[in-house]
Amino acid sequence: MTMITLDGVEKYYGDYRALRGINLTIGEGEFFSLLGPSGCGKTTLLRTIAGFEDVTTGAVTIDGKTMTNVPANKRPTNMVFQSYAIFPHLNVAENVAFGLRRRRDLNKKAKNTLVEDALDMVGLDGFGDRAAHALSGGQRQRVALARALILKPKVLLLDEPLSALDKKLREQMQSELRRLQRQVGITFILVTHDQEEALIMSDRIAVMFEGQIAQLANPQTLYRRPINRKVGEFIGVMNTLPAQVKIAVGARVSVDVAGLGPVMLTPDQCPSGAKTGETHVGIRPETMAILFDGETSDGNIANGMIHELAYYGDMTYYDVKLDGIERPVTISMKNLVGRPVLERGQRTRVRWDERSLVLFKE
Ligand SMILES: Nc1ncnc2c1ncn2[C@@H]1O[C@H](COP(=O)(O)OP(=O)(O)OP(=O)(O)O)[C@@H](O)[C@H]1O
Repeated sequence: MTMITLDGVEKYYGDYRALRGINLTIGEGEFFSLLGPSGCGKTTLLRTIAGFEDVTTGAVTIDGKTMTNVPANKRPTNMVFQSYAIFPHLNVAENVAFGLRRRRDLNKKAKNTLVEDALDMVGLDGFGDRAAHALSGGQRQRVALARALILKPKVLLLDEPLSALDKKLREQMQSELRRLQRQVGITFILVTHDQEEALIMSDRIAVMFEGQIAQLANPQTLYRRPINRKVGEFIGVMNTLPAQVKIAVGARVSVDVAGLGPVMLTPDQCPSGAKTGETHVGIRPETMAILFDGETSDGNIANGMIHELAYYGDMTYYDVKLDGIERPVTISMKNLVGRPVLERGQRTRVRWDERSLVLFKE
């Protein structure tokens, strides 16, 4: 079931075209993320769904109803902001009850029950009497969530809700938000510039650049089969190698990859198609491996030299200069028991798998 449709949405601020022909459908109960660098238009897109911005042309439909001329407070959406926007002079329960201020049909007892249920849902049961200013950042964001959810919106809009939290707390809140979304079963739309956060939490992700959606896909497709170099390099670490497409006839795509050699690619490894000529392929750091002393492999092997390394405790990231190419590739290795950490300048063998390559258009 479709919950939201955006049809040819354009947004101008004066002469500046912030949204450029956005077409999009988001399903009922979907956890959907808008991901992109600063200034790409993701907040603007969220605000047009919320009704805080008018679209210049195009249409927004929510739950089957067109939203043209429907003000924000009449839409079946609610928004949680980056800044917690809770009232420091009210206690937790009063803050959450604020979400019910327009519900004149409810008596005090009914409201109290709803507040208790909402606090329970976000893991703050028993916190009702606590002064809001005496809460941690994570707890404040839970209060903001409870206040937004108490109205039972059809869609919850989240504008970088976790970006003010420190790393550990952010990771904890990411899994809690996901759990909460499954529990309430409504559509969540998250704006984030943090690609890892989007991958962890979302059913689908729209990657935006310059007011347009570059790719819309589930996390695995986005990571493994990015549509172009820009998307590939924005999501995680992507090595790009110069390549030459020799043959591109139907499902037969034969490519010569610098530093690796000739490969045959399948159509799903060419998400934007294939034509003969100069181009690039992408390969992720974890799909290659350093072969340590004595290790053998019946797969593909390339030779190279350790150019640089970064030791992370659990992992080591090696920059390896493969013979025949100038730019090093990054290879990530788990620091397993008994496995040495190599040094700069050491010669090494690298195992790689052609199934992990993705062909770019340029
Ligand atoms: N009210 C406004 N008036 C004029 N220009 C605006 C306005 N709001 C946003 N913009 C511009 O529109 C573009 C998109 O802004 P938007 O806030 O949607 O980006 P964003 O992807 O959410 O970025 P960030 O992650 O930094 O919040 C930016 O270039 C911004 O400067």
